[in-house]
Amino acid sequence: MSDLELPVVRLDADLALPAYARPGDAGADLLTTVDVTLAPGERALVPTGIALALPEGYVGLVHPRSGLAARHGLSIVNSPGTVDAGYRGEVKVLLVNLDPGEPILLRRGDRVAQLVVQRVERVRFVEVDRLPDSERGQGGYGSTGGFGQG
Ligand SMILES: O=c1ccn([C@H]2C[C@H](O)[C@@H](COP(=O)(O)OP(=O)(O)OP(=O)(O)O)O2)c(=O)[nH]1
Ligand SMILES: [Mg+2]
Repeated sequence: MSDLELPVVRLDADLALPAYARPGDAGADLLTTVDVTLAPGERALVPTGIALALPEGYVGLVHPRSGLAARHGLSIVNSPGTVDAGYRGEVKVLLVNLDPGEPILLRRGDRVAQLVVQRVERVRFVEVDRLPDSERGQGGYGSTGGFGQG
């Protein structure tokens, strides 16, 4: 299967394009163009230096990187961030430091997040009086059980 070509403008000529670290990766790493220090609990909207033209019918999802999350508590407030196909502005990442005690220091060029490009369906919302029955019905939010119940 050949990769879909995705037009990208580099807003910061000195930094690399997003790239997949390994064959088969779903996420292409996104870089921060700025140095950032995040105190515990602090968030920052960080520029990545790229703008995209995703084809209609696709979405870009901005996901955290698990290594940085596990080691430092770096996450994304609105995870996963949604980059709409029609968006032509700079892709940004709303980073947050979830570590209770340690600041996180990010340097320009660090890979701070990853972009997953997916096909997405649009729907027509059709109002009805009654929904079709289902086995789950209105059960949710733990209706099937939680911890310690096997
Ligand atoms: O992590 C993100 C999330 C969003 N965006 C950009 C692309 C997206 O198309 C646009 C709007 O995002 P969203 O729809 O999540 O935000 P909103 O608060 O609903 O803003 P709007 O009213 O502009 O849709 O902001 C990013 O660059 N990174
Ligand atoms: Mg929106």
